[in-house]
Amino acid sequence: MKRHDYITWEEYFMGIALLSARRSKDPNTQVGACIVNKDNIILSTGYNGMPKGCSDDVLPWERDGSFQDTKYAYVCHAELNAILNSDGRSLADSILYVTCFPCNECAKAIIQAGIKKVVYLEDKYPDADATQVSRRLFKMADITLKEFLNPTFYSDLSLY
Ligand SMILES: O=c1[nH]c(=O)n([C@H]2C[C@H](O)[C@@H](COP(=O)(O)O)O2)cc1CO
Ligand SMILES: [Zn+2]
Repeated sequence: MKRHDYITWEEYFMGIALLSARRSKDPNTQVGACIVNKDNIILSTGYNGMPKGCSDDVLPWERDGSFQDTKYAYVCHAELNAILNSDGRSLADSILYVTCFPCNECAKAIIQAGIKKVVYLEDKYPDADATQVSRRLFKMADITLKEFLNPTFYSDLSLY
């Protein structure tokens, strides 16, 4: 008889997003993303990091200071990296699994890539302007938003 305690597709893909986040060098927030098509085939993964060829030993990881001296000026977000890492595959009608609620810049890229559903784990900055704008854009673009509700499942993969 087959086993019944296998993980669901959602647990599997969010698990891959969490594992991807473990690659991040960001000392404060590690974000991972996994893009999947309607047939449950993984199209791409990503995590937040400095652009290719731009040393993450040289660029700053600070949160505070003048813009040029903070990570915000340089870091590529996990969602954008996952979109750009898809190597020409169509992301139309795909699902994005991401460990953190997307910012407005990623929301624009998600919409333009044709992603139709976003499953997120943590809404870390719910009151931030970027989050409010994202929610507005996702609603207008008819993108389904779903909070992943069983993070304790990943106690051994936890980022927090
Ligand atoms: O959706 C996201 N995706 C993503 O990759 N990030 C990255 C950018 C930064 O490296 C880090 C956020 O850093 P902090 O929480 O210290 O402000 O997470 C941040 C967000 C949301 O803000
Ligand atoms: Zn973003």
